[in-house]
Amino acid sequence: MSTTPVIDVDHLNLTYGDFQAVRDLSFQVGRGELYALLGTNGAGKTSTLETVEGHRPPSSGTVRVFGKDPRERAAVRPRMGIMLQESGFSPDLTVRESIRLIGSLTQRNDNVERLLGITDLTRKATTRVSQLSGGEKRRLDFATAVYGTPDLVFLDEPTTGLDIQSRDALWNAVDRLREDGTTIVLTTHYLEEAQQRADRIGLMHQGTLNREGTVAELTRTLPATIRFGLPPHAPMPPLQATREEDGRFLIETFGLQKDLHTLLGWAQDSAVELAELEAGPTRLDDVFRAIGNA
Ligand SMILES: Nc1ncnc2c1ncn2[C@@H]1O[C@H](COP(=O)(O)OP(=O)(O)OP(=O)(O)O)[C@@H](O)[C@H]1O
Repeated sequence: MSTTPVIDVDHLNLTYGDFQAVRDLSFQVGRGELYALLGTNGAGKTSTLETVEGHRPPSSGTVRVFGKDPRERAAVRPRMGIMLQESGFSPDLTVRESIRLIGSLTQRNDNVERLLGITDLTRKATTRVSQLSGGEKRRLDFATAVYGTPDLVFLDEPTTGLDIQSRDALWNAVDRLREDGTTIVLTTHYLEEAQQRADRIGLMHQGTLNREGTVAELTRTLPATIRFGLPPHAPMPPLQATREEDGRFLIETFGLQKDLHTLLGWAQDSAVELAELEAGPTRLDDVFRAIGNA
């Protein structure tokens, strides 16, 4: 396997007039990875991806895709599929015509009926784009992005507006692409999806990569939580509480299993019933909140 990253962003800076939207950003995405670029609103994700997709020149720094400048369209674009937030379909074309037309521009080969099938648009094949629902348009967007199984696919908020069946179908199709070795770059505000799907996550905030790593690496930086309530006049539990209010306790810990064991053993021995006990590892949401509040 080649060791050249599919995407290599090195000390990228992007400015709009006096405003620096992206500052000194570096990250790499390897072949076959699903990399989620997440961030707070206005963090610079779209600006960064527009540069990686070859639509915007860096103000300084370098961006390489398949080892090339992405503005070399002829070399890079045929290997890429892009699902944008705003689709640019012609409203008068039918679904089938749209896939065929956009597909023909990719210089890749595919079967239009296959794409209609995986996106559950077969019954809408002769419907004009102007008559599609929001979710159906998103699925059409996806069909055109994955036409011909590109080596690299950008999915920008791919599941916004999709019902649960359509979401599952989309992720199944993404899994098939990954089996073929396709590299995926995902942006989404659905953190749960990123947590489930991404091999690695880059968290952007105010133009820089605030944190990067696997979900386990990112969540390891924050404590897990145990929450419970105690009845009036119960003895105090044997753990240091981070917060206690009206008999409700919050314990933050980097040793979840050990502390939970201690707490449950104490409750059993003291015949104390823990009310509404909840214990869980740190979620990506917590990491996200921490960067927003920092
Ligand atoms: N054409 C432009 N001219 C001036 N400022 C811009 C322009 N495009 C984006 N910006 C600013 O650059 C910053 C980064 O914007 P960008 O769209 O890249 O963020 P984002 O991370 O994609 O945000 P969101 O999650 O809200 O979509 C924002 O502060 C935005 O207002």
